[in-house]
Amino acid sequence: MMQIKVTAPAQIHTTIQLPSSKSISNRALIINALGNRTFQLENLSDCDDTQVMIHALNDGKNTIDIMAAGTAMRFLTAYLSVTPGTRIITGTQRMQQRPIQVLVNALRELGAEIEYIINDGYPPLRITGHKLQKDTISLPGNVSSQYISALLMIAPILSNGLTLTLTGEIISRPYINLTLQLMNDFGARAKWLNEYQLKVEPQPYQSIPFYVESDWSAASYWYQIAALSNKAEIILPGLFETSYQGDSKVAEIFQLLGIESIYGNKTVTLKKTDKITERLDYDFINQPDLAQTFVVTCALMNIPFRFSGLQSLKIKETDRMAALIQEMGKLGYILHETDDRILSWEGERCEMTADVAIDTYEDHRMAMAFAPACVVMPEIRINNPQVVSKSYPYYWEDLKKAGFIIEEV
Ligand SMILES: O=C(O)C1=C[C@@H](OP(=O)(O)O)[C@@H](O)[C@H](O)C1
Ligand SMILES: C=C(OP(=O)(O)O)C(=O)O
Repeated sequence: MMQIKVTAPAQIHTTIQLPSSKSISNRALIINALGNRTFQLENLSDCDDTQVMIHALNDGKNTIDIMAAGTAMRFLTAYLSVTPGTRIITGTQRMQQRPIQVLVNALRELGAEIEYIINDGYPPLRITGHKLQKDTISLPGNVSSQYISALLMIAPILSNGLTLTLTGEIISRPYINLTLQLMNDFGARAKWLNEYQLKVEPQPYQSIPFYVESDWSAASYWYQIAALSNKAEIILPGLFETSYQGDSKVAEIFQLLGIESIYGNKTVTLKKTDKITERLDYDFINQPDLAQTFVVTCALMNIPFRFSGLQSLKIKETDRMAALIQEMGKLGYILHETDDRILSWEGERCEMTADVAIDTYEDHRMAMAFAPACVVMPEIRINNPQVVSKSYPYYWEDLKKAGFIIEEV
């Protein structure tokens, strides 16, 4: 196992070129594959999750391994269901524990031919693609929005389009909106009919030049570094105030933690203010990927919190609720979990583990959210730091650029 020790500089003045959004990259790639494959996609992400998508779509292999990429697994399952040929789609051990039944059931109801190879409800899958006939479907919207995005993206090429009705509390809604936004940009006609129904017309995708913006979820770790530092000014090019990404909300929430976002010509500059909230209560139902960032930041800033809407964290790269409780415990913070969906901290402390090393559970966001802790500690050790490549391959290089010292131990 690899371990690194991370030490922070006294102050931070830096410009960081973030990775491109993997959510946008992976949508643009699927849409391109469903169109005539002539779109010019610029600035695609170089992260693992996008690389596996590019290989899946271009290599023509019968067995596709998407490793740990949830979006690739879900989007390709729908894509392969409408693409001639029989293929197996698989992923890491963890991917084989991340549920896909809601999507498979919906696709089967539309007429798709999909078999479970090992366990019912989970990858790997054997998929034989052909034309789908039905044009209306109802499915739960409270497990993963990626199932809904997957169905929406294939809908323009179905002969009668598709009307989707979502049941239960809809989670990660901004990601559904991101899908609609991209589909419409590429010439499709897709929209909400009301709070819980979506309609897509049978109208093919059109070719447009497309530039992928920087990743707002990745930006969250730089907001975190700025918030924990005594002195910091961080410039992030490639981010816009009006973004397609729901995680751009991070700017607003960090305002409560003393970080102001100043938007300039295709950049945002993070500056420190002294306006800091005494506690933070927030519902992360629409921004699940930001939860780890705020748990670590608030605790280390001594700001009690109650974060709700975290029910999807249990089925992500790891059970993120359990991982957060465990690793924050090592740092001396006692978190409480309620009803599988709330994490709270009211200031309760315990003794810090000697020689603490943070485990990352094959979860990029565990590594990226805990590393900034070294800003307020003498140092922090991170196990298996290479996990960051899932969404942000140059994370450690970027920290070095900002003056952090990273040593292999
Ligand atoms: O559609 C997407 O690009 C994503 C949707 C979210 O997943 P869920 O809908 O499963 O919450 C998010 O956590 C993931 O990182 C990316
Ligand atoms: C949950 C994530 O990704 P995915 O579900 O696409 O694997 C993530 O990047 O935090």
